[in-house]
Amino acid sequence: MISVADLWIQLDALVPSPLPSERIPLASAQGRILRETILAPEDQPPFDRSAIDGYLVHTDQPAGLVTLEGTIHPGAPAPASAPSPGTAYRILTGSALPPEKAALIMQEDTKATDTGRVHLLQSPSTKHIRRRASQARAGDTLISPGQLLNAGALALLASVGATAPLVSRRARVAHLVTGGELVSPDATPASGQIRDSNSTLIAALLRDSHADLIWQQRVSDSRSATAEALAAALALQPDILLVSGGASVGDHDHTGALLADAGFTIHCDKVASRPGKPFIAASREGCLAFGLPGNPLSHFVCFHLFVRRVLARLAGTEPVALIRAKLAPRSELRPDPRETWWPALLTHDSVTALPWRDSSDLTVLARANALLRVPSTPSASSQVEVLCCS
Ligand SMILES: Nc1nc2c(c(=O)[nH]1)N[C@H]1C(S)=C(S)[C@@H](COP(=O)(O)OP(=O)(O)OC[C@H]3O[C@@H](n4cnc5c(N)ncnc54)[C@H](O)[C@@H]3O)O[C@H]1N2
Ligand code: MOO
Repeated sequence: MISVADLWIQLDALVPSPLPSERIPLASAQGRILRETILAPEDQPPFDRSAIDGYLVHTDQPAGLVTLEGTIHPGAPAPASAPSPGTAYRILTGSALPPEKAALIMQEDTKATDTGRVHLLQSPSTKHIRRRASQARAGDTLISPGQLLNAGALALLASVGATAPLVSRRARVAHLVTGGELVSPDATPASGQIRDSNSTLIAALLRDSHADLIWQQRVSDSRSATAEALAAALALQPDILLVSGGASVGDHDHTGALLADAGFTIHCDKVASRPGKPFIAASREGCLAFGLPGNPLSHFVCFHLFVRRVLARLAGTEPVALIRAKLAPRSELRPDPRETWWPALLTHDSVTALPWRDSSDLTVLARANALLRVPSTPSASSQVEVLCCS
């Protein structure tokens, strides 16, 4: 049985390059991965400007009385030169300043007189000038390819007029849910039936994973119905096909055989992970397929360990890295011959292993925000590896 770490290497090799890129409006680009270098089109800031409300004077101007010559409003062109000594302009935060010999004084350090003159109570200085190019020079790199477009990055793009960034296309994912025992969440299960929770789980997980769910269907366990639904999903040419349930060796477990019939190469059908052992990874031209074990906790683990990793690479970004955290006291971890990915709660200073019964136990998932890696051989260290989850 392949180890989790070895399967990561195999999966990485299956995604040698990201999906094609596309230009989209800035307003739709949140959460996308940038695929171009954004250069500063001009100096940032593009002109010297005031960081304060107060007065603009000549650098030779000492404290004392000056005559007010007018106001420079934000948005108005910069005056060609600084006022002559003995005179001043009223300026406001953001006002453009002359390129040379400008000095500023804060309003609080002055006193206006009735005669249109201003008393400067201190010496003016240049410390409140935001200098042209102090943040970046024209041509400097502002954002590099691979960057997630979060709110701050979007604002930076807006500030330089990059209103149609080149980003990775989102992966198109089809999800087939198998199981004769499953009914819709809004139905009342008859004896022996259960509600389908994996459809909701996968739809929610995909939203945060650079992917669009383009098709989702539930079918009974019959081989012909599953084959038919699989063909319908593949006809849409998804980048990723997910099949829930039917990954094990039971009489109704058809995922591996049907994927092979559809021309997929099966790369693995079991991985040494608890939960999540019966995990199928397969590929054919332009499509990767994953058979996820039906148990909801196994689903969650396999998605975070493997599917999310592939989706990150398809988007042109690095998979979420494991972090090291301090294990909270009283966390009782049961090692297993398979490496365990234990549902956990990560806080600012430690990680707590949450109690869970077995891989069908959904109660723990509402609280978990991480998976804690428990090696098959017990470790005495209080430092553990953790994968943050969405
Ligand atoms: N002989 C063996 N039997 C099993 C093995 C094994 O190695 N040898 N592995 C076990 C492990 S571990 C797991 S995990 C399961 C995985 O089985 P399948 O992928 O074939 O999944 P199913 O049998 O279809 O379902 C398992 C379990 O999950 C429930 N389920 C399925 N789909 C959903 C859904 N959409 N929403 C909520 N719950 C779902 C289903 O009712 C079953 O209880 O195989 C073991 N067996
Ligand atoms: O994946 Mo199974 O998850 O060990 O119950």
